Amino acid sequence: MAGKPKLYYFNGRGRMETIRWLLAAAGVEFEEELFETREEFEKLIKGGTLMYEQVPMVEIDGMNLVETRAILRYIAAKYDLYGRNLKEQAWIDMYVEGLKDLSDMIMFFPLSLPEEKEMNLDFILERATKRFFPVYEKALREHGQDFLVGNRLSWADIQLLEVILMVEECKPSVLSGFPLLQVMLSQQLLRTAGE
Ligand SMILES: N[C@@H](CCC(=O)N[C@@H](CS)C(=O)NCC(=O)O)C(=O)O
Repeated sequence: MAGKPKLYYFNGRGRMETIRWLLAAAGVEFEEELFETREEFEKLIKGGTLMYEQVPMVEIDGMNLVETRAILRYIAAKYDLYGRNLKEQAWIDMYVEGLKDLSDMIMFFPLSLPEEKEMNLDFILERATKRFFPVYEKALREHGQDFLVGNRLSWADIQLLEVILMVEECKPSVLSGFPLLQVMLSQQLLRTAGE
């Protein structure tokens, strides 16, 4: 039996967090090597396994996978979270890439200048509630199903769950105008807790 995937990253959420979520949703146990110092990271670079001298890197199936989106796509496809056909994959891609736009804003928010913090936070919340969340609320309403694509759990649902929780950390009541997203969130959290 193949060993557990091994994740290499700095000790933080950053770009690795979505990978952790996807593996967890797929029910895959993994190990992590978390760098506390730049020296630990540079040791990995010197070892020659990091294609672009950047992390995340995931050791899986005899490969040293780098580039967050490539890693996610591999895991989603391997664990049957990437649709049943090309069209479903295209929908999943559209949802996850939109969610990435939103999560990137949140990821880089802590780097805001102090005088720009409030304005940047307002911008994130405005984009979340006016541009992105309405898309997912509408998809759930039109499908009449619990999942964004193909009436079963996919990478898109997992990414949506993660990003909703990220936005709720900025403003806990952010889902107040999105009843179906609220239901989806509680169902997914119950599902996760039950595993
Ligand atoms: N396109 C890459 C970007 C990876 C990246 O920027 N990684 C940062 C950490 S989040 C890194 O390794 N920085 C160290 C460096 O460039 O020296 C991906 O999505 O994985």
